[in-house]
Amino acid sequence: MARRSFDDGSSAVPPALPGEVERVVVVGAGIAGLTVANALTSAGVDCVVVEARDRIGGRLHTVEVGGHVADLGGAWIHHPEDGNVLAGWVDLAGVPWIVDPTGTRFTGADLGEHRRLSDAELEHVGYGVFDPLGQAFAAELAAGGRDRSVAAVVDEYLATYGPEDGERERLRQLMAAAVEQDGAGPLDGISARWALTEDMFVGDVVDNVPIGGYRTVLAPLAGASEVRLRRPVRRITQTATGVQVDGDDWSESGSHVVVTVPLGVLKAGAIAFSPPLPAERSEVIDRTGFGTMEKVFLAFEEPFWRAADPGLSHAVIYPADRAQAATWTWDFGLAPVMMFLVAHSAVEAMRRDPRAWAVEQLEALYGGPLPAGPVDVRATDWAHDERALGAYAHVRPGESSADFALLGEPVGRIAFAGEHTTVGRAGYADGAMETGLREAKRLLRRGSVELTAPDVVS
Ligand SMILES: Cc1cc2nc3c(=O)[nH]c(=O)nc-3n(C[C@H](O)[C@H](O)[C@H](O)COP(=O)(O)OP(=O)(O)OC[C@H]3O[C@@H](n4cnc5c(N)ncnc54)[C@H](O)[C@@H]3O)c2cc1C
Repeated sequence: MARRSFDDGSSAVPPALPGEVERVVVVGAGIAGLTVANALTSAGVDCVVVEARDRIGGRLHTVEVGGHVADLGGAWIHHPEDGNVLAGWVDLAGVPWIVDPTGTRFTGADLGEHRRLSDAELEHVGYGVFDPLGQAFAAELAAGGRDRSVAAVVDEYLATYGPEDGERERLRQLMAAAVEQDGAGPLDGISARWALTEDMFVGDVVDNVPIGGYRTVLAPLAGASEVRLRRPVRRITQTATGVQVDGDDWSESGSHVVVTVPLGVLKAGAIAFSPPLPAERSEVIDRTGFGTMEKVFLAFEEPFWRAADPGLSHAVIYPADRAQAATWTWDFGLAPVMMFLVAHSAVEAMRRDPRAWAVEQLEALYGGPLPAGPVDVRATDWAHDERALGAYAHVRPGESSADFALLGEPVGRIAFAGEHTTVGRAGYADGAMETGLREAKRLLRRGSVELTAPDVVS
């Protein structure tokens, strides 16, 4: 066993919950719930995890497509530097990983013009495109400007000093792709203050990828914890002395409960709280954004595109319908699998026929019919997955990222964790893990907690 101390980015002890901590019920076996359970179990506190699905991991879900590893949810460990707790865990657990090898080289194709794009036409590709926009908008806010949607800010920017027509439309599609993918929502439904000045387009983007997929990260995290699968929680009842967590034909009681279900599940009211959550909490749940982002995977016998042009491993593809965001493709070089990231506004078109949709894009990049068809195809549908009902959280125009902190505030003996309960790293797997550490600290009344990893089997 390997053990190490972790905190959530702060050594402060969060305010304690009422009552002695005797037995904790954790609702949800995603990375947030498994982190709480690992820390409590490591500290010798009685704890059980109840999970609705027949597997652990939640929105981190590794499957096989064509016999190769594919992560249907999170795939990257984003920003692994600077004390990222997930990178620390991967290190402790001995999980093999690589730096995303796609680097800065891109190719691109325009489906409207049926052609590959030149390097000059692709020169706007990259997060650097947001720098002037973010700076201008920050200055506008500082001067008393109000928050708007990213769409409003981007359209104003492009109208005043965007490039020529065709290029302008592509630049908008590219910006939509970046914001919609990172925020999981529509361009006109995401706060510009949050997206452009606070969230993802700040700092360099460096990403790691676990070689065997996220399951190699989560299996050791579940470790020695007691996890009960196929236990959808319907009701959480809080009394003066404890909590009761009920499913249809089972029940767990404890001194405290940690709720880690996705915001989409809370919005849908899938869990009844007794007494009901305070009205202010229900309002925050309602107003916080939670939209979609999907993926399509094509698996082939051979990665023929690498020999044709290594740049094809990483591309940006512009749909003919300019209202749709661009698609990004990724090939980590680990398997003959091409991954397509489908932003909010492109999801509907993809859904009609994911295979034909993805093949058309790859053909446009390849410059003609593919030498062989895919041997397997997989498209996600997080939006309709009843245990997620979306991809991850964002801030809507005019709202505040402080709402994420409110969503993480306890209500009596009920604590809350999950990617939607952190201000700094909302939406990210490491952010979700940090919230699990925060709630473990709260329950254990410590400034840091220990996580335990089983011995690495080589
Ligand atoms: C397509 C996609 C791509 C992503 N890419 C990345 C990435 O590359 N890097 C990154 O850092 N993040 C990424 N993310 C985000 C990341 O996956 C999440 O932030 C993280 O997994 C959330 O963890 P969590 O524990 O908060 O929630 P979850 O993983 O959703 O865990 C919550 C658990 O609660 C369970 N549950 C739901 N309802 C009930 C109920 N009634 N009773 C009991 N259990 C219930 C769910 O089944 C689930 O297991 C991506 C997400 C998606 C969807």
